[in-house]
Amino acid sequence: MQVMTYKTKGVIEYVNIEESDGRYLAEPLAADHDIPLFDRSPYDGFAIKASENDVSGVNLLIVDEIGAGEVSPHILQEGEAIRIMTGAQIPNGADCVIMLEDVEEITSGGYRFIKPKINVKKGENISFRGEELKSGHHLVDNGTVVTPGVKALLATFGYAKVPVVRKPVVSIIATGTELLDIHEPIQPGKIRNSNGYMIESQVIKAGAIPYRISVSEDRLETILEKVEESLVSSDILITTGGVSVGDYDLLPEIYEKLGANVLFNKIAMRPGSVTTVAELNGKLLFGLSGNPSACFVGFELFARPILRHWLHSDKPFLQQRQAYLCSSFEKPNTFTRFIRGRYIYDDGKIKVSTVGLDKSSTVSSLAWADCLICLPGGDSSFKVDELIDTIDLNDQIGSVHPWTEVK
Ligand SMILES: Nc1nc2c(c(=O)[nH]1)N[C@H]1C(S)=C(S)[C@@H](COP(=O)(O)OP(=O)(O)OC[C@H]3O[C@@H](n4cnc5c(N)ncnc54)[C@H](O)[C@@H]3O)O[C@H]1N2
Ligand code: MOO
Ligand SMILES: [Mg+2]
Repeated sequence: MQVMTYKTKGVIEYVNIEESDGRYLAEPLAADHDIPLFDRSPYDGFAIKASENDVSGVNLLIVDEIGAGEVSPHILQEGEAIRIMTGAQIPNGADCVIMLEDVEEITSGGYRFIKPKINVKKGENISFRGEELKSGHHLVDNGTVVTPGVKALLATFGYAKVPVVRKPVVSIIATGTELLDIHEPIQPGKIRNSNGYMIESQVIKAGAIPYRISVSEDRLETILEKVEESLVSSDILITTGGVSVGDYDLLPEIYEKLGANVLFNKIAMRPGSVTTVAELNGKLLFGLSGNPSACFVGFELFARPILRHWLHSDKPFLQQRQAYLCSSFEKPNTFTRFIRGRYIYDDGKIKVSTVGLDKSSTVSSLAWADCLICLPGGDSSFKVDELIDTIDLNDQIGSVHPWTEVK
């Protein structure tokens, strides 16, 4: 994919573990010690030495007692027992644990004994050193997002400071004289700027930082000024609107004035046929459509993979999965279509149905969609129950395959 030629990887920074949630690891993690670190008891009970003969019914003298975190100095001999709690280190000499429920406790002659009700074998009821992980074991790759489970590993291996990727800062400029600020009342011929907030949300979901949503009227000098300022203060620039062929579509002229290298300004897909991507001094400028659905699709297909690569993901693309169509599409279109859809899990089958009005200008379908139904351009029609490719919009695992590889 042409845009991916300009991908860059973000640099490392260290954050306190408390602030690491949702961040992307800049280094792979490996175990620097065994887990468990010592043989320990998985139960509350008694550590004993297994005998050739049955221990069941034999009195064993209680010589010590230890809770988790304590270590017994005693070297346990046959005929003895040490009361032990879950998580405590198995005492020297002991080779198995019998659960509290499986013994009778007896006091006799001022001494305390246990009388096992069952037999236990050597090694029984012990969590052995390294049984879960050996020192040096690879845990997770760089580019892995810090989830509660990953955070538990970070804590286990003492990462008070976590090496994460510095998030890319993304400037967002919404262009359009018709755009109202969110606080403004509706006025004739005007609309509220929904794309700015939508892109902000997409940027956050992708793991990046939205720098600022600014709005500009369709005036060359105003947009140019904002674009130039954004190029200084951010890593990536996303604009919405003004990329088509109308009198007030000024982005093409802006790229020219900046001397930017336009990678493409048209793509055979719908929505989003006007999606434009340019590059200036290694920074990418995404010129997304003003039409909400087209803007959304342009971001997911082109901007998101760049952000994910920055965050060290080796699977920067959204995963595709096949699903059975719930409705037919008779009209062929020369462009590849990305229809907003929703998965339905039905009797072990993944089906997909369309949501909302299938137009570039729709905004409501975006709130209801959890996938994009991919209908390749060409002559073929698509029938109900046909297996087709979809792009999962909520995927966090990622894929190595861009949508262009959709069959
Ligand atoms: N003669 C032609 N006209 C158009 C073509 C074409 O090929 N020839 N392409 C059409 C296609 S396809 C699309 S998509 C749009 C793309 O338009 P722009 O990217 O230039 O965007 P605008 O003209 O600025 O706005 C389009 C539409 O979107 C609304 N909009 C704009 N910004 C926002 C925002 N921040 N939040 C919500 N909605 C926004 C705007 O009011 C317009 O209705 O061009 C077609 N025309
Ligand atoms: O550029 Mo568009 O194809 O209607 O979204
Ligand atoms: Mg336009």
